[in-house]
Amino acid sequence: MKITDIKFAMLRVPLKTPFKTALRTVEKVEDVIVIVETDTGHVGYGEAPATAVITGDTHGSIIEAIKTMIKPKLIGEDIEDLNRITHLIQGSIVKNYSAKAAVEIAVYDLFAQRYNTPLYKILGGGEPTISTDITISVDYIDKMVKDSIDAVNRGFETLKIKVGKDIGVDIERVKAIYAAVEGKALLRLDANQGWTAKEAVYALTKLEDAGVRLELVEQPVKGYDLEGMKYITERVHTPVMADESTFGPKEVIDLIKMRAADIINIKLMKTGGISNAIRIADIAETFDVQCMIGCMLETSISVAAAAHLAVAKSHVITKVDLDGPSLCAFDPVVGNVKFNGAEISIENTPGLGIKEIKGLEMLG
Ligand SMILES: C[C@H](N)C(=O)N[C@@H](CCC(=O)O)C(=O)O
Ligand SMILES: [Mg+2]
Repeated sequence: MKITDIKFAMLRVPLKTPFKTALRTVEKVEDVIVIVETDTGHVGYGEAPATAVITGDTHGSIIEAIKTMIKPKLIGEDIEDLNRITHLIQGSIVKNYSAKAAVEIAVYDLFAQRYNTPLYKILGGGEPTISTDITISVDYIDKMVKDSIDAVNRGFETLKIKVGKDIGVDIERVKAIYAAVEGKALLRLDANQGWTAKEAVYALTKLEDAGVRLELVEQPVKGYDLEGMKYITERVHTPVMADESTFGPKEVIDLIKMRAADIINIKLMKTGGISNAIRIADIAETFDVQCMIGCMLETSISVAAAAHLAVAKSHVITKVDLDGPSLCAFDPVVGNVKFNGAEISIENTPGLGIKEIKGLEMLG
């Protein structure tokens, strides 16, 4: 099964409600879809969002990196040589992680199709059902409380509360949500780099002293501020998770050695795809550190790939933030991963099992 072509399309899906973080407000998913064709007629699909504020990637940079740097290296390569192909992808250009991720996802899809088995089985197998949290966008306190209660009523048992704005209001936001859903849902916070280290310690200590129990706090300070992450990790009881602070395996090793966080958020769009995500999970397992699998604003193509990985690495990927498809107004993809509220389940068809993507706009 040899790679003959790589084509591009756009997939646009409105969100149910605007997605608001400390970094940005978004109303629709607009992702680049990568279609890898082979001489046997098998097709692999990948996806990349343009999360410029986190990864630096734009639609233009994703398409250009693949067209001019990655694709020329892959034409004629045999899908059976998976490690050689992922090595070629990773070595084709520095950074550009979302572009690399989209191509790797399509290649892994094809590799699993080649062996006629679902991707998670090729990655090591596991119980094909996992449970995701749902994001509560940062907003007025009453709105966040209402959104949290609605999410609990829809069956979500873990809420990822976006904070990272005004520290005083953030404390009130979390207290109000906790009071509304206590005993019904676990709360994890994501400040998306919005606090300083001192603010984070102040806010988390206040919340801890008020009896608010949090599962974790994600990326309280700027991604580059590892000293700040360490400062917080040493001073609060709430476990600290690194998101924007870690992209690839080397950064994860450095962060773990520094003891700058307790948990790592693995996202395919930060690692450059599945091969480095596996490496990070293995490093974390070696150091006895737990991981979350996360996503950007992505549909059920790339989030499906992340779900397959989470199933296969569930002994170390113990937390799941794969709510991209649940945030979308509809699911345009018919594949083998089913997103049903908090439950994500995988059917027994080859690869990612993608049969149809509604509304694909092919690019020339
Ligand atoms: C969608 C997911 N729950 C999430 O919050 N992902 C990111 C932000 C993604 C974005 O801004 O597109 C995160 O910070 O964890
Ligand atoms: Mg985050």
